[in-house]
Amino acid sequence: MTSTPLILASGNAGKLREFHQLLAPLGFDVMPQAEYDVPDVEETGLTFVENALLKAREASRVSGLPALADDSGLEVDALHGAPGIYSARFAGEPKSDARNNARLLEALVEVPEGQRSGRYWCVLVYLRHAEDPVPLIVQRSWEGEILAHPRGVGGFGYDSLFWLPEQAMSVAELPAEEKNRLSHRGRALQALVEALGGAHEPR
Ligand SMILES: O=c1nc[nH]c2c1ncn2[C@H]1C[C@H](O)[C@@H](COP(=O)(O)OP(=O)(O)OP(=O)(O)O)O1
Ligand SMILES: [Mg+2]
Repeated sequence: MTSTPLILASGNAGKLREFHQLLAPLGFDVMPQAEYDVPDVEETGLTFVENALLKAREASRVSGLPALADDSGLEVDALHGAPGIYSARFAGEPKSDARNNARLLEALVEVPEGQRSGRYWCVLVYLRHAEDPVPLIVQRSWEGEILAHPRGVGGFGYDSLFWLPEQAMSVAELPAEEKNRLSHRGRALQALVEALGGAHEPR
């Protein structure tokens, strides 16, 4: 069986690792957009969906291949939904997980345990080609609480501050396979692959 190559429209090493772990066993021939010199697009949308569409469209346009983009972020209730679509740039440019985490802790310093609920969102967009008028779109969330101090060294982004009450661990303490099974991204991708059903041929 020859699988259609698929461009992953992301420059985030943590996401790319998770996509690879999830898609390689399913026989997808996945390539990071850097292999096609796809530039990072400006994420000018006001929603995860819009930003994911911008990223997928650019990657597909430059590579001439089907593309999958992920726009994701953290929504914190005590911060009225911030950092949301601005999660990657929460502490300004250049993007830095360490500075984003420091800014999050700072913003929540007065917020007591029990009022630190939030969730990760992941929106996936799959385009068969750059002008695909029927993008396949899936969104999933993952509930948790924001810790007052980091725990664990796995994952990426805000994972060392994201507490899972049911697992009694931070995401950064969770084994990678467990994160992929439970996460916003892992579950969105499972749904997307089901929706694809192998029938999405490029045209
Ligand atoms: O599982 C996750 N574990 C921890 N943090 C996460 C996760 N999922 C998203 N996040 C955070 C990281 C980043 O601060 C933002 C995504 O921003 P987002 O624009 O989608 O990604 P990005 O700019 O890092 O790479 P790219 O746009 O090239 O895919 O949300
Ligand atoms: Mg981004």
